[in-house]
Amino acid sequence: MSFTQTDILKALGTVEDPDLKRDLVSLNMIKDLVVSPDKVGFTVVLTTPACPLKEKIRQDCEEAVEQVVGPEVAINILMTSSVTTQRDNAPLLPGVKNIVAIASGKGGVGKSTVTTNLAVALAQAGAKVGLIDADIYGPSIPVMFNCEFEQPAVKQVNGKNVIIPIEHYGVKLLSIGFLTPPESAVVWRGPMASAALKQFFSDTDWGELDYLLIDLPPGTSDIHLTMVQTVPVTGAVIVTTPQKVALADAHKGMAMFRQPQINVPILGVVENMAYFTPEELPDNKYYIFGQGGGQTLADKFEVPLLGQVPLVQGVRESGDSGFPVVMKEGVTAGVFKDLAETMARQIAIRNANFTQTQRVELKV
Ligand SMILES: Nc1ncnc2c1ncn2[C@@H]1O[C@H](COP(=O)(O)OP(=O)(O)OP(=O)(O)O)[C@@H](O)[C@H]1O
Repeated sequence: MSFTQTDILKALGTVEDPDLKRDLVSLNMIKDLVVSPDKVGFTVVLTTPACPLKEKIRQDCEEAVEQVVGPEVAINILMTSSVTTQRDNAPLLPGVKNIVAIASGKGGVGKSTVTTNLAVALAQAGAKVGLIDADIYGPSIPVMFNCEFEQPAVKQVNGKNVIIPIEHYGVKLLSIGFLTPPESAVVWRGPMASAALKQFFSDTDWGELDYLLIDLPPGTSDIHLTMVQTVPVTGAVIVTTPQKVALADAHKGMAMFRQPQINVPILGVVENMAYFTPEELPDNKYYIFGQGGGQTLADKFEVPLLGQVPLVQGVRESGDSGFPVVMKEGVTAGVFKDLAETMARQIAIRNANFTQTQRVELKV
């Protein structure tokens, strides 16, 4: 059977990215196509290393090509990834492909826990990840990453001081907590915290990143405004528990991101503490904070429910010991890995379908 590069591309043009609902050829995901009489080889460039559909896409490609070349010809497919972005030519942080705000309405719903485990899960999948802990009221990221007594280094670049983030578990980190001694109860005023956050964006050597996650303070604050005025944000993830009070506050937080003058796309809702599970009986689920609230909230804003994280003793213990639960074997680690994949997919969908978020201009 004879075939050409054009035949192979035509075959691959029938394979769809299930999320982006377009074929791999027009999405420019096929690279390095080599065709010889007994061999076909090419690379599929996925939109994220945390792609749960990797195996399905590979199989679909193989089947489509085999229909053209027959079973005797060897098909070599290399699966790689290049995270997509809408931040090309951004004046600030041009090396950062996606900036993702992690927000909640109410405090204590597990926003920092979710951010920590998402960041580590993305790094484990092979992504380049950064994390800014902007939670002035309780910067808990240094504890959760077991680096509360470390200080970021500063270097001089062209006569200017540049902060070097701390790196733990494959994640580059900066926290407002690094600026205050752990034991001292420093009360940060809004303007001080806003100035610190601006420095984290403008005077920090983040290098190349696929995802920069920002752990925001609960509710709506000056910090939120500083963020959207300083950098265009790719999207926001809202963390809530299923309790009525938490959902009501999450609703307000989501409405803020949707305000025309803010206009940050909401990537989805994470329902944390969705149900209690005793570690020794993982199939038993007790909906102690109520059931279905996260889904209802997501439906109301027509965004996906990205995942449900159980209330498990190990999550709290891992947070306190500075060894994120996603790094351990087990059901809960799997939940966070799935969550990271789902979020990465939503970012890819957002980048394929929407234009760049605009930085918010302050109107005076
Ligand atoms: N799924 C869970 N299972 C068990 N414990 C959890 C879970 N999620 C969070 N926790 C625990 O709940 C407490 C609050 O979590 P966390 O600090 O992440 O919340 P937060 O929303 O970031 O709080 P803040 O109001 O400080 O922003 C922590 O002790 C954490 O370990």
